[in-house]
This record gives sequence, structure tokens and C-alpha cells, in this order.
Amino acid sequence: MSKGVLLVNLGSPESTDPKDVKKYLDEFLMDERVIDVPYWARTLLVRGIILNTRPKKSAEAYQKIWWEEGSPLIVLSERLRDKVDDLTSVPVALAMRYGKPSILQGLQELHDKGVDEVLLFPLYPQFAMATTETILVLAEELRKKHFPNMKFTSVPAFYNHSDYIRVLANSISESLENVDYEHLLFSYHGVPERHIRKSDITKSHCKIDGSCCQTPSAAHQFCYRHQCYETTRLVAEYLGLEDGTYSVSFQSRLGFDPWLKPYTDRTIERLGLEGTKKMAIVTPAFVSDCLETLEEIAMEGKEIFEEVGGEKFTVVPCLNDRDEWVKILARWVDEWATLPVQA
Ligand SMILES: C=CC1=C(C)c2cc3[nH]c(cc4nc(cc5[nH]c(cc1n2)c(C)c5CCC(=O)O)C(CCC(=O)O)=C4C)c(C)c3C=C
Ligand SMILES: [Fe+2]
Ligand SMILES: [Fe+2]
Repeated sequence: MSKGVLLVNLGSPESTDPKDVKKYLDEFLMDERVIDVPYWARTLLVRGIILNTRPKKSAEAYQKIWWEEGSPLIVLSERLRDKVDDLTSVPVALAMRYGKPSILQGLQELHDKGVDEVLLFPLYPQFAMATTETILVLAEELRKKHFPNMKFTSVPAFYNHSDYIRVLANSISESLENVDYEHLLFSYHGVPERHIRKSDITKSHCKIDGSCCQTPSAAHQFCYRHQCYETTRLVAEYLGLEDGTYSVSFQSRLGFDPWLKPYTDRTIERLGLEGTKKMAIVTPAFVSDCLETLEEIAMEGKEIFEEVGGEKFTVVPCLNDRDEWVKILARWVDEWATLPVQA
């Protein structure tokens, strides 16, 4: 069998034109693992309400962060793919869950290179049904339909992997080496609380009550909230951060359902109001800088902080294509690629 890797990230609109943003948001928000209500209700909500106003607003936000080469998320993912490909012994392709290059295109590219055993690599450190799960489900549907002889293996969430923790911790200490700050906020993309309960394989553990995520359980294999807190705990331990000098929050909520709390915007505001003058922020749920880090955090977050008296707001970039991260990904790929063939 011939092996290859498919790195999969979220995706972006093709351009900042509101029409392209609308097309992208339609594909994204009509995913039953993103807005997890019955099809009729999702259609009503997305096509009847959200897509009437959101594309214009989102397009304006994308215009603020768009690069000459295109969407930062796509450009950074391409750079990562190229660098990992240079170091590995097997071909590496890139796909996006929404928009282009699609997962079908990525699998076709590998198939054309003679690959029949694929390592699916969702570029998300923490598991969520709206990210990792939807990639694996769609890839499997496409495999059955178009590539029935392909074999898939997938990389599990790596939120607590020592290599990942070390790279993330090093990137934080490098970015903050000469920076004076009083508080470091770990801001993760939010999800509706309902998603956490749905992903609970025990169906009884996740209460989102402040203690469940610290109480050992089989549910944690798929508990996004637990995994965010674990990434934070391990990085804080690695860096020797003192209690009270760092905290966790969740950003980018949409709609009126309760999402994971505390919310990032309110946390930034509270820190400023309580007298914090210098804060730093890191966004470990994203491996590539994107709209949610470059606009929502670096622009909106900074503005909120300064409005309430904050003076210095430092944003730690995502891992993007930093060499230490590329080397780790290439090593993980090669460890899989050199495994003996299983009977
Ligand atoms: C119900 C809505 C959403 C859920 C659940 C959700 C989960 C989720 N998303 C990411 C990563 C990214 N999301 C990005 C943009 C984005 N996310 C939502 C909605 C949900 N996300 C929307 C509507 C958008 C589009 C932009 C907007 O209109 O605000 C991005 C950035 C994409 C880019 O092009 O730069 C990323 C990355 C994670 C990790 C996650 C669950 C853990
Ligand atoms: Fe999102
Ligand atoms: Fe939990």
C-alpha cells in the first residue's frame, strides 16, 4: 500500500465579496454538526435569518485581515503543508472542511499520486463535533462514494500531547520574552454548551458545572471543554505560570443559546475594569491565524481592553508554520508512515 497525508483545516470564503462570504457561511452553518438542530429549523435559521445580515458584516471583517495572497488561514495552511511535505517521506495534501480546496479534491490529489492509505489529520488540537468530527464524517462519506479501496487512519486530538504542549509553550515564551504583562488569557473558540453534552459518550458526566472537567472520565476523550482546560493546565505547568496570572475564556459565540463561559469579550472587559493595564492573549484552538484571531482578538479585543483603561494588549500568534511545529508534524507523520503494514 502507498501512504499519504491529508491535513484538514476549517476553510475560508474564496474572496471578501459578500456573495462569496454568503456561499461559504451557507456551507459552514448548514453543517448539522455546527448548527445541530433539525434540517427544517437549521434552514429557517440559517437561510431565513442569519444569511440575510451576517455575510455583509463578516465580509467587512474579512476585508480588514485579508492578505494579497488570499485568506490568512488558507495561505498559512498552504505554507504549513509545503514545509511538512518537504520533510516527510510521504506526500502531504491540504484540504478545507468548507470551501476550497475541498476534502474531495485533497483525496483526489492523493489518489492521483497512487496513495491508497491516508492519514487524516484534522488541524485541531481539541476535539469538537463542529470541527474534528465533521471532518472525519465527511471524509468517510466521500471515501465510500469515490475511493472505496482507500484506507483511512485519523490523528486524534493532540491537546495534551507533550510535543504539542512544548511547541505551544515555547511559542508563548518566545512571543512574550520581552513583554511586560500582568495576565495571560487563553482564549479558545467557543461552542454551544449543548455540543458538550451531545459529545458525552457516558451521557451522564458533562454537567458544565465547574468540576466535571477536572473529574476523570471516559467522556474527556470527546469533551472540548475538558481538553481546553487541559491544554491550559499543561502549558501553565510547563511555563511555571503562577495561579491567578492566567485564565481561560471562550470566544466567537453566535446566536442566543448558552455557549461555553466565561466569554472572551467580557473577560477582557472585566480584566480592564479590575485594573489590569497589560494583558497578553493566546488562542490555542487555532493552529493558523484567521479571522477569529486577527480581527476578533487582535482588533476587537484590543479595542475593548483599551476602552476600559487597558494600556498594553499583546497577542501571541498561532503556531502557523513555525519550524518547531513543522518538525513535530513531520515526525508524527513519519512515525505513522513507517509503521509496519497491518494484516
Ligand atoms: C454555530 C456556529 C459555530 C460553531 C459551533 C463553531 C465552532 C468552531 N469554529 C472553529 C474555528 C473557526 N471558526 C471560524 C469562523 C467562524 N465560526 C463560525 C461559527 C461557528 N464556529 C462562523 C459563523 C465563522 C465565520 C466568520 C464569522 O462570520 O464570524 C474560523 C475562521 C475562518 C477564517 O476564514 O478565517 C475558524 C478557524 C472552531 C475551532 C470551533 C469549535 C471548537
Ligand atoms: Fe467557528
Ligand atoms: Fe467536562
